[in-house]
Amino acid sequence: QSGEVAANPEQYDESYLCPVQVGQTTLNLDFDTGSADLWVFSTLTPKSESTGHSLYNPSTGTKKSGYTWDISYGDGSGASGTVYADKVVVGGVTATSQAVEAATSVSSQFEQDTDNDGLLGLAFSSINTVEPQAQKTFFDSVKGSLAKPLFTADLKKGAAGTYDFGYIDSSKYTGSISYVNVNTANGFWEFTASGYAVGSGSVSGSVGDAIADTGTTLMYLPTTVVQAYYNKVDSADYDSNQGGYTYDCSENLPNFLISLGGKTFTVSGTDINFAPVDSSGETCFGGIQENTGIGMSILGDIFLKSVFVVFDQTQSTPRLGFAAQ
Ligand SMILES: O=C(NNC1=NCCC1)c1ccc(Br)cc1
Repeated sequence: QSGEVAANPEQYDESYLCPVQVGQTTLNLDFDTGSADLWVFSTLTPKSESTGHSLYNPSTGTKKSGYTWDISYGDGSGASGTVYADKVVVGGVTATSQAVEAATSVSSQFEQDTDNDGLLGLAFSSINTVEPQAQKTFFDSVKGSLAKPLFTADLKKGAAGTYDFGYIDSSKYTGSISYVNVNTANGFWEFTASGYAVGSGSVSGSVGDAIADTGTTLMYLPTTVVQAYYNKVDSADYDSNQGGYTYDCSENLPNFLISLGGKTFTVSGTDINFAPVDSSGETCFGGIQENTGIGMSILGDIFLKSVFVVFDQTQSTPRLGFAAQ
Protein backbone atom coordinates (compact mmCIF):
# COMPACT_ATOMS: atom_id res chain seq x y z
CA GLN A 1 0.00 0.00 0.00
CA SER A 2 0.95 3.73 -0.21
CA GLY A 3 -0.74 7.01 0.55
CA GLU A 4 -0.61 10.76 1.00
CA VAL A 5 -1.97 12.97 3.76
CA ALA A 6 -2.16 16.77 4.08
CA ALA A 7 -0.01 18.56 6.67
CA ASN A 8 -1.93 21.68 7.65
CA PRO A 9 0.00 24.49 9.37
CA GLU A 10 -1.14 26.09 12.61
CA GLN A 11 -0.62 29.85 13.08
CA TYR A 12 3.04 30.84 12.46
CA ASP A 13 3.66 27.23 11.32
CA GLU A 14 3.99 26.37 15.05
CA SER A 15 3.12 22.77 14.12
CA TYR A 16 1.48 20.87 11.26
CA LEU A 17 -1.64 18.79 11.80
CA CYS A 18 -2.76 15.83 9.67
CA PRO A 19 -6.23 14.16 9.54
CA VAL A 20 -5.99 10.56 10.79
CA GLN A 21 -8.79 8.00 11.24
CA VAL A 22 -8.42 6.38 14.67
CA GLY A 23 -11.11 3.73 15.19
CA GLN A 24 -14.25 5.43 13.86
CA THR A 25 -13.17 9.05 14.45
CA THR A 26 -10.99 11.40 12.40
CA LEU A 27 -8.52 13.35 14.56
CA ASN A 28 -5.98 16.03 13.62
CA LEU A 29 -2.57 14.77 14.77
CA ASP A 30 0.89 16.34 14.89
CA PHE A 31 3.24 13.99 12.98
CA ASP A 32 6.43 13.99 15.03
CA THR A 33 9.69 12.44 13.77
CA GLY A 34 11.16 13.35 17.20
CA SER A 35 9.06 10.89 19.22
CA ALA A 36 7.57 7.39 18.87
CA ASP A 37 4.18 7.39 20.61
CA LEU A 38 0.81 7.65 18.87
CA TRP A 39 -1.37 9.27 21.51
CA VAL A 40 -4.78 10.90 21.25
CA PHE A 41 -7.23 12.94 23.23
CA SER A 42 -9.99 10.54 24.25
CA THR A 43 -13.28 10.16 26.09
CA LEU A 44 -11.03 9.14 29.02
CA THR A 45 -9.36 12.58 29.11
CA PRO A 46 -10.86 14.79 31.85
CA LYS A 47 -13.47 17.16 30.39
CA SER A 48 -11.56 20.07 31.96
CA GLU A 49 -8.60 19.20 29.71
CA SER A 50 -10.31 18.03 26.52
CA THR A 51 -12.90 20.72 25.72
CA GLY A 52 -12.65 21.76 22.06
CA HIS A 53 -10.67 18.68 20.97
CA SER A 54 -11.92 15.77 18.85
CA LEU A 55 -11.90 12.64 20.97
CA TYR A 56 -11.04 8.98 20.38
CA ASN A 57 -13.61 6.62 21.86
CA PRO A 58 -11.74 3.50 23.07
CA SER A 59 -14.97 1.46 22.96
CA THR A 60 -14.13 0.65 19.30
CA GLY A 61 -10.73 -0.74 20.31
CA THR A 62 -9.33 -3.61 22.34
CA LYS A 63 -7.91 -2.53 25.69
CA LYS A 64 -4.31 -3.69 26.32
CA SER A 65 -4.90 -4.44 29.97
CA GLY A 66 -2.18 -3.20 32.35
CA TYR A 67 -0.41 -1.16 29.65
CA THR A 68 0.34 2.51 30.35
CA TRP A 69 2.33 5.33 28.77
CA ASP A 70 3.83 8.61 29.94
CA ILE A 71 5.72 10.99 27.62
CA SER A 72 7.59 14.29 28.10
CA TYR A 73 8.72 16.41 25.15
CA GLY A 74 11.69 18.70 24.71
CA ASP A 75 9.53 21.80 25.20
CA GLY A 76 8.32 20.60 28.61
CA SER A 77 4.90 19.49 27.40
CA GLY A 78 3.66 15.96 28.06
CA ALA A 79 0.80 13.48 28.43
CA SER A 80 0.03 10.04 29.86
CA GLY A 81 -2.65 7.35 29.77
CA THR A 82 -3.69 3.83 28.81
CA VAL A 83 -3.33 1.73 25.65
CA TYR A 84 -5.76 0.21 23.11
CA ALA A 85 -5.34 -1.64 19.82
CA ASP A 86 -7.45 -0.18 17.02
CA LYS A 87 -7.53 0.59 13.29
CA VAL A 88 -5.55 3.65 12.19
CA VAL A 89 -5.73 5.03 8.64
CA VAL A 90 -3.34 7.70 7.28
CA GLY A 91 -3.94 8.84 3.69
CA GLY A 92 -5.44 5.47 2.85
CA VAL A 93 -2.62 3.48 4.48
CA THR A 94 -4.13 1.19 7.12
CA ALA A 95 -2.67 -0.31 10.29
CA THR A 96 -5.34 -2.80 11.34
CA SER A 97 -4.22 -3.19 14.96
CA GLN A 98 -2.15 -0.13 15.89
CA ALA A 99 -1.27 0.70 19.51
CA VAL A 100 -3.39 3.78 20.23
CA GLU A 101 -2.39 5.56 23.42
CA ALA A 102 -5.47 7.17 24.96
CA ALA A 103 -4.67 10.20 27.13
CA THR A 104 -5.99 10.30 30.70
CA SER A 105 -3.90 13.42 31.40
CA VAL A 106 -2.36 16.11 29.18
CA SER A 107 -0.21 19.19 29.94
CA SER A 108 -1.50 22.74 29.58
CA GLN A 109 0.21 23.27 26.19
CA PHE A 110 -1.90 20.46 24.71
CA GLU A 111 -5.04 21.46 26.62
CA GLN A 112 -4.80 24.96 25.13
CA ASP A 113 -4.05 24.00 21.51
CA THR A 114 -7.57 22.92 20.54
CA ASP A 115 -6.54 22.25 16.92
CA ASN A 116 -4.26 19.44 18.15
CA ASP A 117 -5.94 16.10 18.98
CA GLY A 118 -2.69 14.23 19.67
CA LEU A 119 0.63 13.14 18.19
CA LEU A 120 1.66 10.44 15.73
CA GLY A 121 5.28 9.54 16.47
CA LEU A 122 7.57 8.72 13.53
CA ALA A 123 10.89 8.28 15.34
CA PHE A 124 12.17 4.76 16.06
CA SER A 125 10.01 2.41 18.13
CA SER A 126 12.93 1.90 20.56
CA ILE A 127 11.88 5.14 22.32
CA ASN A 128 8.17 4.36 22.58
CA THR A 129 7.13 4.96 26.22
CA VAL A 130 4.52 2.19 26.68
CA GLU A 131 5.08 -0.08 29.70
CA PRO A 132 5.51 -3.00 30.28
CA GLN A 133 6.27 -3.41 26.54
CA ALA A 134 7.22 -0.74 23.95
CA GLN A 135 4.78 -0.55 21.02
CA LYS A 136 5.42 -0.04 17.31
CA THR A 137 4.99 3.34 15.64
CA PHE A 138 2.44 3.61 12.84
CA PHE A 139 5.28 3.56 10.30
CA ASP A 140 6.78 0.39 11.82
CA SER A 141 3.31 -1.21 11.85
CA VAL A 142 2.75 -0.62 8.11
CA LYS A 143 6.37 -0.56 6.85
CA GLY A 144 6.29 -4.18 5.60
CA SER A 145 3.11 -3.53 3.61
CA LEU A 146 4.29 -0.29 1.97
CA ALA A 147 5.44 -0.35 -1.66
CA LYS A 148 8.77 0.97 -0.27
CA PRO A 149 9.65 1.15 3.48
CA LEU A 150 9.95 4.94 3.56
CA PHE A 151 7.94 8.11 4.10
CA THR A 152 8.56 11.67 2.93
CA ALA A 153 7.83 15.11 4.39
CA ASP A 154 7.05 18.13 2.24
CA LEU A 155 6.18 20.91 4.72
CA LYS A 156 5.50 24.43 3.50
CA LYS A 157 5.51 27.99 4.90
CA GLY A 158 1.95 29.04 5.65
CA ALA A 159 0.40 26.45 3.33
CA ALA A 160 -0.65 22.82 3.40
CA GLY A 161 2.15 20.36 2.65
CA THR A 162 2.07 16.56 2.60
CA TYR A 163 3.45 13.38 4.14
CA ASP A 164 3.68 10.46 1.68
CA PHE A 165 4.00 6.85 2.77
CA GLY A 166 5.57 4.14 0.57
CA TYR A 167 6.81 6.21 -2.38
CA ILE A 168 8.84 9.21 -3.48
CA ASP A 169 6.88 11.76 -5.55
CA SER A 170 9.49 13.34 -7.82
CA SER A 171 7.17 16.28 -8.57
CA LYS A 172 7.70 17.52 -5.00
CA TYR A 173 11.39 18.39 -5.30
CA THR A 174 13.95 19.77 -7.71
CA GLY A 175 17.42 18.44 -8.51
CA SER A 176 18.76 15.28 -6.89
CA ILE A 177 18.22 13.85 -3.41
CA SER A 178 21.36 13.76 -1.25
CA TYR A 179 21.45 11.08 1.45
CA VAL A 180 23.09 10.85 4.87
CA ASN A 181 23.27 7.76 7.08
CA VAL A 182 21.22 7.81 10.28
CA ASN A 183 22.46 6.81 13.74
CA THR A 184 19.47 5.24 15.52
CA ALA A 185 21.20 4.77 18.92
CA ASN A 186 19.08 7.52 20.54
CA GLY A 187 15.92 6.53 18.66
CA PHE A 188 15.93 9.69 16.52
CA TRP A 189 16.52 10.38 12.83
CA GLU A 190 20.01 11.55 13.84
CA PHE A 191 22.85 12.35 11.48
CA THR A 192 25.90 14.57 11.01
CA ALA A 193 25.31 17.94 9.38
CA SER A 194 28.33 19.58 7.73
CA GLY A 195 29.37 23.16 6.93
CA TYR A 196 27.25 26.29 7.08
CA ALA A 197 27.24 29.88 5.88
CA VAL A 198 25.29 33.02 6.78
CA GLY A 199 23.83 35.05 3.91
CA SER A 200 25.63 33.57 0.92
CA GLY A 201 28.99 32.19 -0.13
CA SER A 202 30.81 28.94 0.55
CA VAL A 203 30.01 26.80 3.58
CA SER A 204 32.64 26.08 6.26
CA GLY A 205 32.93 24.73 9.80
CA SER A 206 30.50 22.05 10.99
CA VAL A 207 27.03 22.09 12.50
CA GLY A 208 27.65 18.48 13.65
CA ASP A 209 25.26 16.00 15.30
CA ALA A 210 21.65 16.85 14.44
CA ILE A 211 18.17 15.35 14.23
CA ALA A 212 15.38 15.94 11.70
CA ASP A 213 12.38 16.66 13.91
CA THR A 214 9.01 17.58 12.39
CA GLY A 215 7.61 17.98 15.94
CA THR A 216 9.95 20.85 16.86
CA THR A 217 9.02 24.27 15.49
CA LEU A 218 12.40 26.00 15.29
CA MET A 219 16.04 25.23 14.45
CA TYR A 220 18.37 24.75 17.44
CA LEU A 221 22.07 25.02 16.50
CA PRO A 222 25.47 25.33 18.25
CA THR A 223 26.08 28.68 19.98
CA THR A 224 28.99 29.51 17.64
CA VAL A 225 26.74 29.11 14.60
CA VAL A 226 23.86 31.09 16.13
CA GLN A 227 26.15 33.96 17.16
CA ALA A 228 27.60 34.08 13.63
CA TYR A 229 24.04 34.26 12.28
CA TYR A 230 22.70 37.06 14.50
CA ASN A 231 25.96 39.04 14.14
CA LYS A 232 24.58 39.75 10.68
CA VAL A 233 21.28 41.11 12.10
CA ASP A 234 21.83 44.68 13.35
CA SER A 235 18.90 44.83 15.75
CA ALA A 236 19.30 41.28 17.13
CA ASP A 237 20.15 40.45 20.70
CA TYR A 238 19.67 37.63 23.17
CA ASP A 239 16.60 38.36 25.30
CA SER A 240 16.62 36.19 28.46
CA ASN A 241 12.99 37.13 29.14
CA GLN A 242 11.93 35.71 25.79
CA GLY A 243 14.46 32.87 26.11
CA GLY A 244 16.21 33.49 22.81
CA TYR A 245 17.34 35.87 20.08
CA THR A 246 14.90 38.63 19.10
CA TYR A 247 15.17 41.48 16.56
CA ASP A 248 13.08 44.29 15.01
CA CYS A 249 10.34 42.73 12.89
CA SER A 250 11.12 45.36 10.21
CA GLU A 251 14.63 43.98 9.68
CA ASN A 252 15.27 41.53 6.84
CA LEU A 253 17.04 38.36 8.02
CA PRO A 254 19.93 36.77 6.10
CA ASN A 255 19.63 33.32 4.53
CA PHE A 256 21.20 30.33 6.31
CA LEU A 257 23.10 27.77 4.21
CA ILE A 258 23.80 24.24 5.46
CA SER A 259 25.59 21.36 3.76
CA LEU A 260 24.01 17.88 4.05
CA GLY A 261 25.29 14.79 2.25
CA GLY A 262 27.54 16.95 0.08
CA LYS A 263 24.80 19.32 -1.07
CA THR A 264 24.19 22.87 0.21
CA PHE A 265 20.62 23.83 1.15
CA THR A 266 19.42 27.40 1.68
CA VAL A 267 16.93 28.34 4.39
CA SER A 268 15.61 31.73 3.31
CA GLY A 269 15.74 34.62 5.78
CA THR A 270 11.98 35.01 5.38
CA ASP A 271 11.51 31.44 6.62
CA ILE A 272 13.79 32.18 9.62
CA ASN A 273 11.59 35.11 10.60
CA PHE A 274 9.41 33.14 13.02
CA ALA A 275 6.87 35.33 14.81
CA PRO A 276 6.25 38.54 16.79
CA VAL A 277 6.84 38.15 20.54
CA ASP A 278 3.62 40.10 21.31
CA SER A 279 0.63 41.72 19.64
CA SER A 280 2.51 45.00 18.97
CA GLY A 281 4.44 43.23 16.20
CA GLU A 282 7.54 45.33 16.83
CA THR A 283 9.89 42.65 18.16
CA CYS A 284 10.20 39.22 16.52
CA PHE A 285 11.55 35.89 17.76
CA GLY A 286 14.08 34.18 15.49
CA GLY A 287 13.60 30.76 13.94
CA ILE A 288 17.26 29.91 14.66
CA GLN A 289 18.08 29.51 18.37
CA GLU A 290 20.85 27.95 20.50
CA ASN A 291 20.93 24.19 21.23
CA THR A 292 22.41 24.77 24.70
CA GLY A 293 21.54 21.92 27.05
CA ILE A 294 19.98 19.74 24.31
CA GLY A 295 23.12 17.77 23.41
CA MET A 296 22.56 17.93 19.65
CA SER A 297 21.13 20.26 17.02
CA ILE A 298 17.50 20.08 15.97
CA LEU A 299 16.50 20.78 12.38
CA GLY A 300 12.84 21.49 13.06
CA ASP A 301 10.03 22.92 10.91
CA ILE A 302 11.85 26.20 10.13
CA PHE A 303 14.40 24.08 8.23
CA LEU A 304 12.07 21.34 7.03
CA LYS A 305 9.73 23.75 5.24
CA SER A 306 12.67 24.61 2.91
CA VAL A 307 13.39 21.04 1.80
CA PHE A 308 11.88 17.74 0.73
CA VAL A 309 12.92 14.98 3.15
CA VAL A 310 12.95 11.19 2.69
CA PHE A 311 12.86 9.12 5.90
CA ASP A 312 14.25 5.94 4.36
CA GLN A 313 14.37 2.43 5.83
CA THR A 314 14.97 0.61 2.56
CA GLN A 315 18.44 -0.46 3.73
CA SER A 316 19.89 -2.04 6.90
CA THR A 317 21.13 1.42 7.92
CA PRO A 318 18.30 3.96 7.80
CA ARG A 319 19.01 7.10 5.76
CA LEU A 320 17.73 10.64 5.42
CA GLY A 321 17.41 12.09 1.94
CA PHE A 322 17.29 15.85 1.36
CA ALA A 323 16.31 17.72 -1.81
CA ALA A 324 15.43 21.32 -2.59
CA GLN A 325 11.67 22.00 -2.88
O1 LIG B 1 10.18 16.63 21.89
C1 LIG B 1 10.81 16.60 20.86
N1 LIG B 1 10.20 16.60 19.62
N2 LIG B 1 8.84 16.52 19.48
C2 LIG B 1 7.99 17.41 20.05
N3 LIG B 1 8.33 18.54 20.63
C3 LIG B 1 7.15 19.23 21.15
C4 LIG B 1 5.96 18.36 20.87
C5 LIG B 1 6.48 17.21 20.08
C6 LIG B 1 12.30 16.52 20.86
C7 LIG B 1 12.93 15.43 20.31
C8 LIG B 1 14.33 15.34 20.37
C9 LIG B 1 15.04 16.35 20.97
BR1 LIG B 1 16.94 16.21 21.03
C10 LIG B 1 14.41 17.46 21.52
C11 LIG B 1 13.02 17.53 21.46
